Amino acid sequence: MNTKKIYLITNSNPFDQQLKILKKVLPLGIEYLQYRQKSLSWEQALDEIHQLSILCNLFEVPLIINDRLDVVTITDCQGIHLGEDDLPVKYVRRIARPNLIIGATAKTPERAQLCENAGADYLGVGAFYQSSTKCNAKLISHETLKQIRASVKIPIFGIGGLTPSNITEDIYEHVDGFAVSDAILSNADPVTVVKNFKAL
Ligand SMILES: Cc1ncc(COP(=O)(O)OP(=O)(O)O)c(N)n1
Ligand SMILES: Cc1ncsc1CCOP(=O)(O)O
Ligand SMILES: [Mg+2]
Repeated sequence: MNTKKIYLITNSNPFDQQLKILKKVLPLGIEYLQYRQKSLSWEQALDEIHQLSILCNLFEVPLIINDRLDVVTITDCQGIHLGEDDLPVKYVRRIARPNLIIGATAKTPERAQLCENAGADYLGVGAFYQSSTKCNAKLISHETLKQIRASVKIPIFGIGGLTPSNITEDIYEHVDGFAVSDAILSNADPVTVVKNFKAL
């Protein structure tokens, strides 16, 4: 039986289009929803987060904000995702409200261990394939994934251009779930895609 989790990440498609999809797929069992938005005004972003938090609360899906601790502090969300260029996990854990979910990007075993020791709840590891959502994402090898898996206990979400048909045995074996944006949010039949991920 497949026990892999699905971590959905918003993209730059029209927000209303994404909302329609989210209403269909969040009830299917999504582990986390991440709001990832690099270019909107504060006003628009806060409005979108407000809409997402209502939906996430309804389906009991934790809402994670990418990058921005300031946004986390003023919105109704459950977590933050921090990359290598973002605030260090150690400091965010120290000042964050209790139980805030903290995720971190790791592309090396050293960084994976550092983040785990600093109190990260999960890791995002990739990219495995070219991604249209993050065009400049650096690819990592299966060997690096194996080393990261061996170096930490916290859950690992594989990321980067993942679809139900390109998950290799190596990826499948070494991750706890799949972090996905385009394959679900840009597909005409997102419900089938989620079901296909779950059927792997
Ligand atoms: C689940 C997950 N994993 C990795 C990332 C990438 O984060 P980061 O390296 O900070 O890059 P940006 O997403 O900020 O461009 C992620 N967002 N989520
Ligand atoms: C945020 C991020 N970091 C590495 S790849 C990526 C984007 C993931 O989206 P997609 O599933 O569309 O490749
Ligand atoms: Mg980031």
